[in-house]
Amino acid sequence: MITVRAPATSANLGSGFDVFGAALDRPADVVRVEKAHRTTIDVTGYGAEFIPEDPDRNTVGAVAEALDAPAHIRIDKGIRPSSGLGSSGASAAAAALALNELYDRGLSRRDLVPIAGKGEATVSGDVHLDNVAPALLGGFTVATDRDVTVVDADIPLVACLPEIAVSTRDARDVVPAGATMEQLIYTVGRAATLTTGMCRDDPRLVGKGMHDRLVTPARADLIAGYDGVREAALSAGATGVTVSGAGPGVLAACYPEDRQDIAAAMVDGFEDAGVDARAYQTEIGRGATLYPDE
Ligand SMILES: Nc1ncnc2c1ncn2[C@@H]1O[C@H](COP(=O)(O)OP(=O)(O)O)[C@@H](O)[C@H]1O
Ligand SMILES: N[C@@H](CCOP(=O)(O)O)C(=O)O
Repeated sequence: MITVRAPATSANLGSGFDVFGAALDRPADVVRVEKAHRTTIDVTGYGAEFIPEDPDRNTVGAVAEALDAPAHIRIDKGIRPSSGLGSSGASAAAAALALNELYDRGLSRRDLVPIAGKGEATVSGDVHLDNVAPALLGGFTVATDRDVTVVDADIPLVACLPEIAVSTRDARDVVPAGATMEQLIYTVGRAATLTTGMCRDDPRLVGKGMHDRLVTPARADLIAGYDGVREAALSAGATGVTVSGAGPGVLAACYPEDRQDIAAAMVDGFEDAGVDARAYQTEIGRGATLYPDE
């Protein structure tokens, strides 16, 4: 049996829609695989009741098919589905790494990114690699149509998850179809600022670069209490706040000494809007971990 732990990820980081992603130190999914004649899936853990075990509808099914690697796949969810924390992508990334090892396919982690992306596409409607790339490779990732660049950044983060669900497929429908030149210039400036901050391990620049006037405002409307939570996090010291992935998770960048206060302020902010929430005090972390022959 092969076991893989794949981390939660936060995609977009405001200014990098469908391109930027970051591996979070926690939470994570754990996937175990054993060879079988046909693929079967068992799901347990956080939000398991909302996740199909049919291989055609679970992100790991498409991965097993792409690798021609039928298996009994057990998924222990540490990442709630429809969270904006890359829950569906984490399972797909973990399955890709585990099945590659189980069947000795010899593919690199980079080779596995588009294969895990096929799993993501089954639930979100189209391929976006900004969750599976950091889940496999770790760090801050820039995923383009050509390749993936990785920066092993050291940035403290808070990911706050409210008890509401937003499906990535639905949240992609509210993304504006086009942008003005002014919006384009603004976004490029912020994205470059964020990337510079990641390369310098500078939470101030990362936070500044998380601001976005295009995709995030449309999605914020789907998250009850978002504006209050954002203000509360900034008042508690966050250097930047944005929607995590497609939401409803909210991501804050910060200095380490402010992380605890920001986490409490974000949970209180959701509570003020009548929404229960939990906050993960985390940081940019490593990619999926393989535990062979357990
Ligand atoms: N292995 C899986 N883990 C999580 N969600 C899955 C999985 N397989 C299929 N899904 C479905 O994908 C959807 C959640 O994915 P998505 O909307 O992209 O949110 P998230 O941000 O949590 O990845 C839910 O409808 C869920 O049932
Ligand atoms: N770029 C995608 C990322 C979706 O992330 P998720 O964690 O919500 O699945 C998008 O913004 O649609």
